Amino acid sequence: MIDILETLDALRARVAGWKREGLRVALVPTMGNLHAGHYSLVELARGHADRVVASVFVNPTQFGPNEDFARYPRTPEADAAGLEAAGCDALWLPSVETMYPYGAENAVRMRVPGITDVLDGAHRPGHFDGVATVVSRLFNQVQPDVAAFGRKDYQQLAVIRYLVRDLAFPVELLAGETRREADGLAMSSRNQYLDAAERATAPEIHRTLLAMRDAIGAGTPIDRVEARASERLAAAGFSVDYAVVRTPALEAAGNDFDGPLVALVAVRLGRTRLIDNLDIPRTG
Ligand SMILES: Nc1ncnc2c1ncn2[C@@H]1O[C@H](COP(=O)(O)OP(=O)(O)OP(=O)(O)O)[C@@H](O)[C@H]1O
Ligand SMILES: CC(C)(CO)[C@@H](O)C(=O)[O-]
Ligand code: BAL
Repeated sequence: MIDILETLDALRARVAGWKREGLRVALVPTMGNLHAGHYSLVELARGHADRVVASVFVNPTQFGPNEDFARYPRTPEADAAGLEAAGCDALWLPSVETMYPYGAENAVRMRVPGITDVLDGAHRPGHFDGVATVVSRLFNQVQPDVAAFGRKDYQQLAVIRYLVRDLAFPVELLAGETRREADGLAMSSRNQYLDAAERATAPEIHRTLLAMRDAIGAGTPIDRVEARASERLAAAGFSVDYAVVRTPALEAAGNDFDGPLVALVAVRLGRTRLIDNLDIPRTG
C-alpha cells in the first residue's frame, strides 16, 4: 500500500525510519496528473534507491499570472493508484500552506542566473525561479539521496543541475528519457487540453525535431535549420515561441562546432503551450 503523506512531520518520520535502516531514498518531483512518462521516472529511481517518494504539488510560484495554474489538471486519487502500481513507496502531497508557510508571495526565492535568461526562461519570466524555489524545498523536506527528472523539460534539468552544484545539495540527479505516444507526441499532462484537431496536429512537433536532426546531419547551416523548422511549425498552425539548435549547455553554436547538439521547440496551439526536444549526437 502506498503511504500518502500530507504533513511535514509524517514525511520526516517516514524518511528518518528508512535512513535509520541505511536505505537509499529517491525523489520523483511532479505536478501530478501522472502518465507513463512520470511512471518511467519512478522506475528509473527504483533502480538507484531502496525507497521511492513521488511528490505531487502544483507549484503556484512557477506559473505566470496569465498561465494555467487554476485549470492545471489535479487528479490525486488516480495519481496515488498509479504510483502504487508503479512500485512507489510514498506520495508526498503537501498543501500550498505546507510548502509556503508564509504564503507563496512571501516565500524565500531562488534565482538561478544565466541559463534561465534564454528559451523558456525568456518566454516564461520567473518560471525557473519558481521551479528552483520549490525543488530546493522538496530537497530539504524529503532529503533524498537521488532525484529523477525528465529530459523532456531539458532546460529545467539544466537549471536543477546548476542549483544542486551551486548550493551543494547532496542529491544525485537522474535524467529520464522522454516517453512518447505512438505518433511521436511527447507525453505531457497538458496534452489533454488539446481538442481533436489540435491533437492531430501536435505530432508535427516531433516530426519537425526529427527533420532538424536530419538537416544538421546533412550539413545544413544551423540558422537555416532553425528558420525552416519555424516555417514548418507555423504552416502546421502553431504559434512558435522558439525552434532552435543549441549546445547541450543551451548556448548558440557556430556551424563549425562539431560536438553534440540538441534541437528544442516550444509552441502554442490554441490555448496550449507544448515543449519538446531531441538530442543530435555527433561523434565530432
Ligand atoms: N513524456 C515524458 N517522459 C518522461 N518524463 C517526463 C515526461 N513528461 C514529463 N516528464 C517529467 O516528469 C516530471 C514532472 O513533470 P510534470 O508534472 O510537469 O509533467 P508534464 O506531463 O510534463 O506536465 P506539463 O504538461 O505541465 O509539462 C518532470 O521531471 C518532467 O520532465
Ligand atoms: C520539477 C517540478 C515538479 C517542480 O514543480 C515541475 O517543474 C515539473 O513537474 O516538471
Ligand atoms: N513541466 C514543467 C512544469 C511547468 O510547465 O510549469
